[in-house]
Amino acid sequence: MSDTVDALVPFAPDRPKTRLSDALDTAERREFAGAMLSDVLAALRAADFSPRLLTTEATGRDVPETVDDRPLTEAVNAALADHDPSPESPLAVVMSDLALATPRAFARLRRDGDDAGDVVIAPGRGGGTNALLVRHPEFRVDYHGASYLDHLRVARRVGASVREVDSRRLATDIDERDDLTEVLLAGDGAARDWLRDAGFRLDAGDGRVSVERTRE
Ligand SMILES: Nc1nc2c(ncn2[C@@H]2O[C@H](COP(=O)(O)OP(=O)(O)OP(=O)(O)O)[C@@H](O)[C@H]2O)c(=O)[nH]1
Ligand SMILES: C[C@H](OP(=O)(O)O)C(=O)O
Repeated sequence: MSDTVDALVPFAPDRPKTRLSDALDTAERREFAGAMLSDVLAALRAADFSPRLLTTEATGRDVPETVDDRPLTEAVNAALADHDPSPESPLAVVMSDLALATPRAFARLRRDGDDAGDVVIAPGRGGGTNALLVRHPEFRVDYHGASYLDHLRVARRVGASVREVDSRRLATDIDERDDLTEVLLAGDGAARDWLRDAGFRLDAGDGRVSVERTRE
C-alpha cells in the first residue's frame, strides 16, 4: 500500500447542518460547518491521508475537489466506481462534521496486515457511518437511516470482510445542539474556537453539562 491513502470528504456547503437551526442561523451554520471541515482536513493530512472534497458546489478551498450536486449516496457511489478500490489502492470516505477527530483516530482506519479489512467502518452514534475505508471494488454505500447496518449488509452481500473501528472521536458527528457540548468538552481545533468566539460556553448549572450562549 502506498504511504498516502485517498480520502473523499463529502461536503454540502449549500444547505449545511440544518439540524443545528435551533442553535445557529444560516450564515453561522455555514461558518461552523467550514470550521469543522478545516479540522477534519488537517487531521486527515496529519494521518497521511490525501483528502479530496466531494462537494455540492465549488468551495474555493486549497484542497482538490470534485463538484457533484447529486444526492450523497449517488455521488459517493460514482466516486467509488471511478476509483475502483483495491487493497493496493483503498479509498476512505470521511464525513466533514467529525469535529473531535484526531490524526490518531483517523490512523486507526488505515491499519495494514491480514486483518486490515476489505471494508473498515467507523460507526456514528445513532446508527450512521462516519468514516469508511474501502478496499473492495464492489462495495457501495447507502447513507441515511441506519446506514451502519446497511453497510454491514452490503459488505456481506459482496463478500467483503469488515473491520470496525470503535472510537468515540470518530463516532461523534456534530448534528444537533446537544452535540455542541462534545465540541466544547473534547475539541481543540477551529470548530471549538468558532463556538467560543460565537459566545458558546459549557453550562453545568443543573448538574447536566450542556451549552449556553452568552451573547448572539
Ligand atoms: N456531496 C454531498 N455531501 C453531502 C450531502 N448531504 C450531506 N453531505 C455531507 O455528508 C456529511 C454528513 O451529512 P449529514 O450530517 O447527514 O447532513 P448535513 O447536511 O451535514 O446536516 P443536516 O442538514 O442537519 O442533515 C457531511 O459531511 C455533509 O456535509 C450531499 O447531498 N452531497
Ligand atoms: C450521512 C448519514 O449521516 P447522519 O444522518 O447519520 O449524520 C449517515 O451516516 O448515514
